[in-house]
Amino acid sequence: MAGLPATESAVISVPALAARALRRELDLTPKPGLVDRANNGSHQDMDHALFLRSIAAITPWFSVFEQAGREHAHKAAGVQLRLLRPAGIACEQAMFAATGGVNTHKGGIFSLGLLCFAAGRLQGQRRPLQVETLCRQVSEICRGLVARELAARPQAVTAGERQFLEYGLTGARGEAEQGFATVRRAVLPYWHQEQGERRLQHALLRLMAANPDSNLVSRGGIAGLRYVQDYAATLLAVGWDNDALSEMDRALMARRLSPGGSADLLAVAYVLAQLP
Ligand SMILES: CC(C)(COP(=O)(O)OP(=O)(O)OC[C@H]1O[C@@H](n2cnc3c(N)ncnc32)[C@H](O[C@H]2O[C@H](COP(=O)(O)OP(=O)(O)OP(=O)(O)O)[C@@H](O)[C@H]2O)[C@@H]1O)[C@@H](O)C(=O)NCCC(=O)NCCS
Ligand SMILES: Nc1ncnc2[nH]cnc12
Repeated sequence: MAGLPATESAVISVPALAARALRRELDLTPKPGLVDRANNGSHQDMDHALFLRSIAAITPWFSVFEQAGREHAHKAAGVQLRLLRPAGIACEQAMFAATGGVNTHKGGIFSLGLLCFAAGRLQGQRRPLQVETLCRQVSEICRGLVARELAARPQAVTAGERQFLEYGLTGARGEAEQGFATVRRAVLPYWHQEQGERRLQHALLRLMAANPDSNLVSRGGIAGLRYVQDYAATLLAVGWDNDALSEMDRALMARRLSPGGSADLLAVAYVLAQLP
């Protein structure tokens, strides 16, 4: 912080920011197609209380990921994901235990977990914590991930794997391997255009307009993805308010469309926006 001696400057905790980001994303209302304080969006198996339990189960793991990044900071970037994955899978299991097997934050764990791990790696290397250095770190840790896990896999198991085979979409893996390029290009430059809740709603609209969200494709095909992208782009062009967002919420619920991937990237954007 400006003016404070280095020893007293606020130490930014990415794990704390990640936990706060999940809660801010959940509570943002109205939020088209997604669980919020008003309704469950396009979900039959999720509600606000379930997401709170999921966040409580996941939060302790963010510090574990950061600590792992510090511990392995001097090993090559290419081995980091193998070192991180067991903890990531254990965190997913904690989420499933808390939600009775419902997938609330699998993508959020992956994306925010990588940010926490990368922050620990920067600490271990005594390098500054900045948007640029952190996202480059994530990209280096995930280098080759799409080729190894999507292009090299003949049969598909998950939504993300199916969509790569069908449409070449790379989902959460591709976004991480590109150092959260969608967030850095489509959201962060516009972060301060709005204030308060509108800031996060604006960011979510920009993400829905730009992000090839694998959730939308798995629920509504490419047509479903295009519908949401075009709808969000139109609101950004003509202007929007809470009534317009509530109308979009009804439209997505009627089509069972849920931009869960964009919800995760909104949490990523919130974390990155707090960094220099
Ligand atoms: C690498 C993994 C993410 C592999 O998972 P998968 O093969 O499934 O990959 P994706 O489909 O690409 O992504 C999985 C989740 O990531 C979110 N997501 C989707 N698109 C994007 C995108 N373009 N950028 C970033 N993130 C994206 C999304 O997660 C959210 O939605 C889920 C809730 O929605 P819902 O529709 O309800 O989901 P389902 O229950 O599946 O459908 P229904 O049955 O309800 O219809 C929720 O997960 C949100 O977070 C995608 O779902 C990763 O899983 C992996 O390998 N994990 C192992 C652990 C690990 O490696 N950790 C390392 C760091 S700790
Ligand atoms: N608020 C939300 N509703 C539905 N899916 C989500 N994935 C992440 N956040 C979500």
